[in-house]
Amino acid sequence: MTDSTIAPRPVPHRPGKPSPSPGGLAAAGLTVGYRTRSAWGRGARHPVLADLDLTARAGELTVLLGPNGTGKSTLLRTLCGLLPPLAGDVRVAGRDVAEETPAVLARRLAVVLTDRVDAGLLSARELVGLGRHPHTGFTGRLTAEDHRVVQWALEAVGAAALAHRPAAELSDGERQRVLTARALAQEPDVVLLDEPTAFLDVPSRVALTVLLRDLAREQGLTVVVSTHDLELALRVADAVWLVDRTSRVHTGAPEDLIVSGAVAAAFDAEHLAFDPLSGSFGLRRAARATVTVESPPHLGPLLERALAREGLTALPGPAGEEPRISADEHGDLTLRGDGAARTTRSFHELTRTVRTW
Ligand SMILES: Nc1ncnc2c1ncn2[C@@H]1O[C@H](COP(=O)(O)OP(=O)(O)OP(=O)(O)O)[C@@H](O)[C@H]1O
Repeated sequence: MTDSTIAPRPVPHRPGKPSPSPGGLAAAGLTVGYRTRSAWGRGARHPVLADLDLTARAGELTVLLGPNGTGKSTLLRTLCGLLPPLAGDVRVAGRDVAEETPAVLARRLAVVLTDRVDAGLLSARELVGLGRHPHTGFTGRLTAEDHRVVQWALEAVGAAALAHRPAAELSDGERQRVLTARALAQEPDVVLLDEPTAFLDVPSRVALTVLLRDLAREQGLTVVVSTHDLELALRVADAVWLVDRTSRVHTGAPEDLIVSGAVAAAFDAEHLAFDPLSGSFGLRRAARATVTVESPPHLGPLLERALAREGLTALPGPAGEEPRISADEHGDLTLRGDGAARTTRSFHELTRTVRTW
């Protein structure tokens, strides 16, 4: 993926609501985790992440990254008030989340979790309309203005065509989009989303992540998203909270965490290595030999990748040096070595030949 593929696109104009109050979301001295039930009292504390001081700024997309089981969902649930903190507090625009009534909190903060939603017989539009409840009167009836906001939210996430579909029949990715629209329809100052791109195809992942960043920038929203889409997050996010395997949380711009080595330390594994220069992950595999390559520029990286899979390091080298693989403009790939030559017509044929050469 290159940065040219993730340039901003215009967010549909949002009717009505003035810019949200500034201030973002801040956690101070926050310890998140669980309590075991006890017949005698509140039970023992089981901290997952301790003593966190975190800020997500208004107008920025903050991405929460970390390996499985490091506490991302636990942190998000605590930030939105669903799970009580074991210590410390969470503030939205300077006000303690724990002290807000649910009705007031729902106007400030929207959340999309990974839990399955029982949509009953609602259409996608009606499901998004539920996001307007903090703004409707006690009858819950939607005004023309509410309908406009619902339509805006559906369009913003590219789900307008799904509006009349029964929500229960949507695919995982379609439902994820509609639930994101419901959160936007709430017109909050802060939006927290737990793995919103988990079920989406690649173009939709990019589109939703860029949309969230653009909404943050253009509408002054505070957006915090957890994801396993590392490379995309590192390209698009304004700020990163990175939970490492020792439960330390590193914060900064993606480049700050790449330079400090925190990204590599958190995710490098037996078969995976982070390349700070390209900002992407590659397979780690011990090279068993080197091979000289000669190719047009557009085929060079692909040739290198295909050979790396076979345990070969591709190096440019002087003419005549063997073993050698030459790619030509037509995509023919010729192997030379041990006095023999063989031309293959696809990467698949090349890699199969290399394996038995
Ligand atoms: N209800 C619960 N009660 C007790 N412990 C829990 C509960 N839910 C999660 N945990 C534990 O808290 C830790 C963090 O889990 P959490 O789901 O927050 O991680 P995560 O980073 O979101 O993981 P993943 O990337 O796999 O979604 C894990 O050890 C998990 O087993």
